[in-house]
Amino acid sequence: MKVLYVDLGIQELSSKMHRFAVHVITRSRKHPSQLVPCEYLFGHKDPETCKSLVEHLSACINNEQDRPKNLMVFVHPLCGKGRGCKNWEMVAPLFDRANVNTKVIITKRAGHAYDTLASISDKELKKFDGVVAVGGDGLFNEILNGLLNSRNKTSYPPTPEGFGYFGSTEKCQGYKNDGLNNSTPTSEAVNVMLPVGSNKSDDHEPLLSTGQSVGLDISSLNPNTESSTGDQVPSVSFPNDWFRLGIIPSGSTDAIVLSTTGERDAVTSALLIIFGRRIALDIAQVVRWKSSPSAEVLPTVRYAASFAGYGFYGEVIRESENYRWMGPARYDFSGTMVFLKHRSYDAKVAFLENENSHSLAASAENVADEVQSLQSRRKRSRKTICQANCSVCKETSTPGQDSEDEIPNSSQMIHDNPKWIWSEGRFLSVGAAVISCRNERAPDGLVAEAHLSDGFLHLLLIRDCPLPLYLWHLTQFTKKGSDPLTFKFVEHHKTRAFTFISSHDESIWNLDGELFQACEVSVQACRGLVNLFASGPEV
Ligand SMILES: Nc1ncnc2c1ncn2[C@@H]1O[C@H](COP(=O)(O)OP(=O)(O)OP(=O)(O)O)[C@@H](O)[C@H]1O
Repeated sequence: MKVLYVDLGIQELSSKMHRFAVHVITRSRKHPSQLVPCEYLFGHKDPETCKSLVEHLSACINNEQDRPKNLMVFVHPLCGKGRGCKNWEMVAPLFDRANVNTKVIITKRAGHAYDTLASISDKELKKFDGVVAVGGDGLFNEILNGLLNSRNKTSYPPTPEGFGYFGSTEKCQGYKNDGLNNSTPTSEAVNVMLPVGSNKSDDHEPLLSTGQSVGLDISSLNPNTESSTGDQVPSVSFPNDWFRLGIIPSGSTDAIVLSTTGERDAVTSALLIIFGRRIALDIAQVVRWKSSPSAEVLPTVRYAASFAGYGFYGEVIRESENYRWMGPARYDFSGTMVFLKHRSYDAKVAFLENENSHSLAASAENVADEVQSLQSRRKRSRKTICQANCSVCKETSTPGQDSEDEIPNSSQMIHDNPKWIWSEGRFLSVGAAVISCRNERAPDGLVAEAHLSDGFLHLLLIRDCPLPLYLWHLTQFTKKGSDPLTFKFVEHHKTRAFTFISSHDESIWNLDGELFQACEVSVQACRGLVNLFASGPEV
C-alpha cells in the first residue's frame, strides 16, 4: 500500500489518545484500474510518539525520488463539457497535501499552451518536473508539440527512393539526403522546418502562433534571461529521463489516458502523477512536405501521441467543426454524415517492411467473399496486449533506449536494408495508430495489440469497398474482443515509418483529433520520445 501523505492533526481522540492520519491509495473494488485515496487513523497516548511516526513517514515520502515537486499545469476550461476547471478543483487539494507545487495556467485560447511551451526558456523549463494537461487529447497534443517544437533533434523520417524534394526547390536545398533518403535538416534549414509562424496558413491550426501574449506571469519565460545571467544551462532535449507529461482526463474522448492507464478518471490520473509513475511513450513525427498539390514544398513538423489519420478520420474532424454547439455529440453526428458521403481518395503509401511481424494485405479487387475471408483470418496470430510492466515495451526499449546524450537518428532505428512496400489505390481512410487508441466507443481501441513504446506504428489502409461492408468494419470497433482489421479491404501493417502522397486539394489529416492540412507526408515512430506519468494500461 502506497502512502500518499500523512496528517499530524494531533487531536484528542478520547481523553487519553492522540491521533494522526495516514492517507494511502487503494484500488477500487468495482474497477480495479481505478485508484482511490483512503485514510487510516492511528492513535497513541503519547503525542511525541505520534509526531515521530509522522516525521518518519514524511521522511520516507520525501525520499521517493520519482515524485514530482514542481509541475506546470494547463487547464482547458472549455474541454469536454466544460469539465476542465471542475476536474482541476477536485484534484488540486491532492497535489497540495502531497506537497507538489503547481503553476496553474488556465488556457485562454487554442494555441496558448503551445506558445507557452515553445517560448519558455530551457532554464525555466528545468524548474519543472513535468507538464500536466487538464483537458483532452487536443490540449495534450498542443503541449507535446510546444515541448518538442525545437527540442527534439530526431532527423526527419526516412522516405522511399523516388520521394523527396531535396535540391528541387531553393527552400529545401538546405536538406541533405543520405543513402536511406533520411532527410536531415541542416542548421539553415531548421528555420524552414519549425512550425511556428513559418507556415503560410492555408489550414486552421491552433498550433500556429498568434503572437498574443502567453498570459503567464513566470517572469523568466523570456529566453533572453539565460544569456543575461551568463548561466550555461544545458539545453533540454528529448528523450530524457527526468521530464514527464501528465493528463488529467477532461476531454471528449481521452484516448491517450484510456490507452495508457486503462481508466478515464481524474483522481486516478492525479494519483499516478503525484506518485511519479513513469512510462515511455512512442510519438509519431509527422512531416508535411506539401499542404496541397499546388502548394510550395515547405516541410513542417508535427507530433502525435495517439493517432494520425487521413480520409474518413480527417473529414470527421473537419465536418465536426461546423457543429461545435452540439458538444461531444458532434463527433457521432459528423461521423454519420461523412460515412454516408462515402468518399474515397486516390493515394500512394509506401511503408517500411517489418520482418518480424504480420501484415494483412488487402487486394483492391473482389471484396465479395468477405464473410469467409473474415472467419478464416480470425485465426491469425494471437495478440499481445500492452499492459503495465509490458514485456514487449521493455524488451524493445531497453537495448537501444535513446538517452539525452544519444540523439536518435531514424537511420539507426531502421534495420540495415530497409525494404519499402508500396500500396496504391483508392482509400476510404489511411491511419497510423501509435497506441491502441482505446475510447468509450472502441473499447479495444483502433488497434488492440498496439504497444506504448515498442517503436512501431500500426498503419491501417482501408480500401474503397461497398458501404455496408464499411459499416460492418466500423461497427466491429464498438465490440470488445472483435477484430475489425481482418476484413479483406483492410491492410494492417506494423511499421516504423511510412510516406503518403495524395493529389487531393483538400487533404486533411487528423493528428490526435486536431486538423492538419497535408497532401504529402512522411511519418515515423520515435521510440520512447517522451515519458508519461502513468504505469501502462491496467486491462
Ligand atoms: N481556452 C481555450 N479556448 C478554446 N480552445 C482551446 C482553449 N484551450 C485549448 N483549446 C483548444 O481546444 C482544442 C480541444 O481541446 P481538448 O482536446 O483539450 O478538449 P476536447 O473537448 O476533448 O476537444 P474537442 O473540442 O476537440 O472534442 C485543442 O485544440 C486546444 O488547443
